[in-house]
Amino acid sequence: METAARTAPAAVIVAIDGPSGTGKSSTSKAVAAKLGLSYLDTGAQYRAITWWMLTNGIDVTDPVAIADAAGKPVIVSGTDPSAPTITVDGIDASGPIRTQEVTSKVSAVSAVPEVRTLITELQRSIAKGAALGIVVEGRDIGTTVLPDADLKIFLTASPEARAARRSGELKGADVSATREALLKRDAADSSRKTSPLAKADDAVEVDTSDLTLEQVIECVVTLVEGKRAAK
Ligand SMILES: Nc1ncnc2c1ncn2[C@@H]1O[C@H](COP(=O)(O)OP(=O)(O)OP(=O)(O)O)[C@@H](O)[C@H]1O
Ligand SMILES: Nc1ccn([C@H]2C[C@H](O)[C@@H](COP(=O)(O)O)O2)c(=O)n1
Repeated sequence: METAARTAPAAVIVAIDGPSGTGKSSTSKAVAAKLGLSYLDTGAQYRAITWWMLTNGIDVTDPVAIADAAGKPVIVSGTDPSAPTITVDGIDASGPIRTQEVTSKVSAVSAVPEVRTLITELQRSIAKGAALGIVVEGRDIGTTVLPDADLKIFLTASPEARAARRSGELKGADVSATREALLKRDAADSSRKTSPLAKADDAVEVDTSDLTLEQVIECVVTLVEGKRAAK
């Protein structure tokens, strides 16, 4: 008796962009895990190069010094959504990249064109190597890094919702100070000349302000499954 040949689902590339605290990481990781896809946190890569600059005495207020040093660190991202990793020159950087110092400097470092060129190349090569597909989250994935992605999502949420989420994470940090810090980083990321934070024309916008994380995940899973079925 003949059995029907099982074909693996076609690889699907998903770009998830949006401002800070809109739920990109939580959503992307969960969607990738549910659908058996790889996962890439591109913000972690910009944080990693920023951390390397800070620990190696590079003046992060000087774009020329940043550009000169940009090619030196070796950044490696692990793309398992259940245990994403990031190393710099072989050192686990997952903790240090989340410090307040890195958070306050990452917009300046990531605005330097030479940094963006190198990190964008790295991101494209990781996406190309993902056999079953990948969920890539960041600020310019749909517009610049992967303009041919199968699905582009742009997550938004009110500054109040985002600040409340982040303050909860930071164990009771002042909500209004957190809100101001988020808005400052968004303004810097949106106004830089090279590849700013922006919604791609063909992205689906999802306002997560009044949705639970589970609702956002379900919404994106449904959209990805629709794209997969159509391939
Ligand atoms: N829809 C939601 N409802 C409530 N909380 C949420 C929702 N989505 C995400 N969160 C929570 O908000 C916080 C920020 O989420 P997350 O880190 O995924 O955002 P992000 O967009 O990746 O932020 P950043 O760009 O700064 O890394 C997390 O604590 C997460 O659990
Ligand atoms: N594709 C990307 C991803 C991130 N950045 C920069 C701008 C962010 O403020 C910073 C940290 O990102 P987060 O960890 O908060 O997601 O990295 C970027 O320029 N492009």
